[in-house]
Amino acid sequence: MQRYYPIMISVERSRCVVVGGGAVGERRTRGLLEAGADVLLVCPEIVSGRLREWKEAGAIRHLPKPFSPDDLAGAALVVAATDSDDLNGWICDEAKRRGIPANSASDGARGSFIVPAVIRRGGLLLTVGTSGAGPAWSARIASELRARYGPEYAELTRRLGVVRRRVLAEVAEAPERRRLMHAAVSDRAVEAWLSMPELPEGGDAGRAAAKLGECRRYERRCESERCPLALLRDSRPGTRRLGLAPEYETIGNIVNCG
Ligand SMILES: C[C@@]1(CC(=O)O)c2cc3[nH]c(cc4nc(cc5[nH]c(cc(n2)[C@H]1CCC(=O)O)[C@@](C)(CC(=O)O)[C@@H]5CCC(=O)O)C(CC(=O)O)=C4CCC(=O)O)c(CCC(=O)O)c3CC(=O)O
Ligand SMILES: NC(=O)C1=CN([C@@H]2O[C@H](COP(=O)(O)OP(=O)(O)OC[C@H]3O[C@@H](n4cnc5c(N)ncnc54)[C@H](O)[C@@H]3O)[C@@H](O)[C@H]2O)C=CC1
Repeated sequence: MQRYYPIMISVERSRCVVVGGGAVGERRTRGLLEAGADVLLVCPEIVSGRLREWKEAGAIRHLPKPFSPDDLAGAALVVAATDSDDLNGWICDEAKRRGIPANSASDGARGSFIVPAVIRRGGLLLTVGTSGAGPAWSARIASELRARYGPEYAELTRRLGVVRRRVLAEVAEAPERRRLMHAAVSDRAVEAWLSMPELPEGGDAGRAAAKLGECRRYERRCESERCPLALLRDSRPGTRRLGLAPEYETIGNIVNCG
């Protein structure tokens, strides 16, 4: 069995060529659109109704003709999803010769990458692959993950990103940041992030000036809405610092808020 190395590739605003307009071409196009790609569909006939809708809505562009290697100009990535195994293989060879990553829907090993089953929850991406052994097995395991990690994980992931940006900006020592971020994903903290109202974004630009105000906001939130991020009293009189509230984990010396 082929061995693979998983990566998450950015295709935002990049030209991605999908060859073949059937059910598989539709699935690949959907995934690419979700990642912000500029999709060029190449096929004499669009079979999928959804692909026709996307074309009519201007979400994708379509070249209504058989594939030719010229279609790869400027492509960041290509998917070969025609109903001909040989043609898909040739498309992959032509792409690889030009240094363009290629996927064959009919023979994974002919391309340079295969496509996993994906659960997208905002920034959280869960992906499942079997190295080609059994895509239906990937799909089944993905459906179990879909039930376990519901839509709320999108917002939760965004909030943890906000917390992490603040911690990166405001906590000087790496071991302390690491400890804090592990505490911030404990069961209890996760439950609290989910049940909280909006978490304010902390900016590092102008942070020094805004720090006092932001910290005051947190203090209010912590008291009334049980945000795990808390202002902790410092041993020095009149000083406070940002950390996780004691019931989550007390972390000292994180930031002085004056
Ligand atoms: C190698 C790979 C290459 C690639 O496409 O990148 C590949 C190849 C092939 N698939 C085939 C068939 C099916 N593929 C699916 C479904 C999915 N296939 C996907 C990926 C991959 N498929 C790559 C391996 C990834 C891995 O290891 O998991 C998923 C995960 C992602 C996606 O496509 O978006 C998506 C599930 C997404 C979801 O539901 O969440 C189903 C299920 C169904 O249709 O109900 C069937 C029918 C059942 C069956 O055959 O198992 C055939 C035979 C075609 C024929 O019979 O002619 C080939 C060719 C071959 O294996 O030779
Ligand atoms: N990877 C996967 O998950 C799966 C892969 N497959 C494989 O994917 C292939 C495609 O499946 P479907 O989407 O159902 O196919 P389909 O038969 O619905 O569509 C084929 C498309 O290829 C286009 N096409 C044919 N010759 C072309 C050419 N010379 N240039 C450009 N486009 C051309 C057709 O116009 C059509 O739009 C299947 O043959 C099968 O081998 C099938 C199921 C799942």
